[in-house]
Amino acid sequence: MSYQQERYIAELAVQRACLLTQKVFFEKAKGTVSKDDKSPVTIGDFGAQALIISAIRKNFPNDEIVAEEEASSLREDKDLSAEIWRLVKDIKLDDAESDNLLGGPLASEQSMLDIIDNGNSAGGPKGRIWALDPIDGTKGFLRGGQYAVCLGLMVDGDVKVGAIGTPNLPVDDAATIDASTGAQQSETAGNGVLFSAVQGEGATSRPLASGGLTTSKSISMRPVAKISDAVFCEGVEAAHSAQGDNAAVAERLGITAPSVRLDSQAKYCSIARGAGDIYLRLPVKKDYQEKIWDHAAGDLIVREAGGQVTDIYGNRLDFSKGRTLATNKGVVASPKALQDQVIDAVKVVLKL
Ligand SMILES: Nc1ncnc2c1ncn2[C@@H]1O[C@H](COP(=O)(O)O)[C@@H](OP(=O)(O)O)[C@H]1O
Ligand SMILES: [Mg+2]
Repeated sequence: MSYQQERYIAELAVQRACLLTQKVFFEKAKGTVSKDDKSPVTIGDFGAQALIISAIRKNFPNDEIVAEEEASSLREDKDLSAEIWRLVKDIKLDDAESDNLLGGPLASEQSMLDIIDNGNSAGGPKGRIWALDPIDGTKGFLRGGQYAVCLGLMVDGDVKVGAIGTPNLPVDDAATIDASTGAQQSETAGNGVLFSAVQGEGATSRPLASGGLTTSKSISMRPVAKISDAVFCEGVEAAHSAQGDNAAVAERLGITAPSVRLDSQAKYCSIARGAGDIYLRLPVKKDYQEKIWDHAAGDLIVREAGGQVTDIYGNRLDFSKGRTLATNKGVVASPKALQDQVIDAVKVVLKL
């Protein structure tokens, strides 16, 4: 079965949610609140989750959803809830036909809260389950750097569809990303990309601002002749991946170029289109279980672009274990032909 309809809806739902996050950023985060104020993230996260779940409910009413947020704290904070509803109720895609496909606006503030709680599935190995991260890379979002709205569909534990909106990545697939200028603003012309993939049917990108699948271009990882020429990506947050170990792996592979640091699943998207080659996420805490919404869409997009995605032991990520990747540790992604070499280096560095 082909999942083009699911991809189409996922793209539009992500696109609409990105509009909300951008509005929140420009109203709330940019210059007007202190770095310690987490409210832009809260507002963007809840609002984007409500918008995306309502689109899934309208089109695929029987599917389950594993999403990062739940609304109990919001039900107790009436001001915050009203603030989110003010933004959510007015967000529309420019194209009315596409907006109708998503089911139009939510009926009320109460239905928004109820819809947010539809993301409470336990996940697991059976059935159709969506994995949603409404704002991945919350730290990047606050900094005006990279963040991503991420949605994947798993069927019987296997990721079939992935869509990721990255409002602050350059549209141009050939654009190289300069680690030192990670903070690209979405108001700059030329930023905002929507990546997607269907299992067995390849990965694509299109400008986030455009509508429909007709403008999508196929993307693929860059061929790397010599592994020492590869560029590796890692997270900005030292608490989320062990940057010292990442660097030691790169050194073992003969890589001398500095890492490109990006928040969020923008890392998966970047290597999938050849802006970087290897993504290393070596664990900081031994007992941390990665969340499925942090990886489902990116895992498929990279594999459909010609890459391989595994944990530090070389095992594929297993999305059938519930809300977390309970049987995996860390993440290593690279072009298929290089993966064994990279895993060998990881095993030496981590003494596995
Ligand atoms: N100790 C840890 N190890 C790995 N990932 C962690 C972590 N603590 C939090 N995270 C996850 O790392 C994600 C961000 O990844 P990155 O650092 O690559 O941008 C966060 O997503 P959110 O930003 O959606 O909360 C969060 O789920
Ligand atoms: Mg996340």
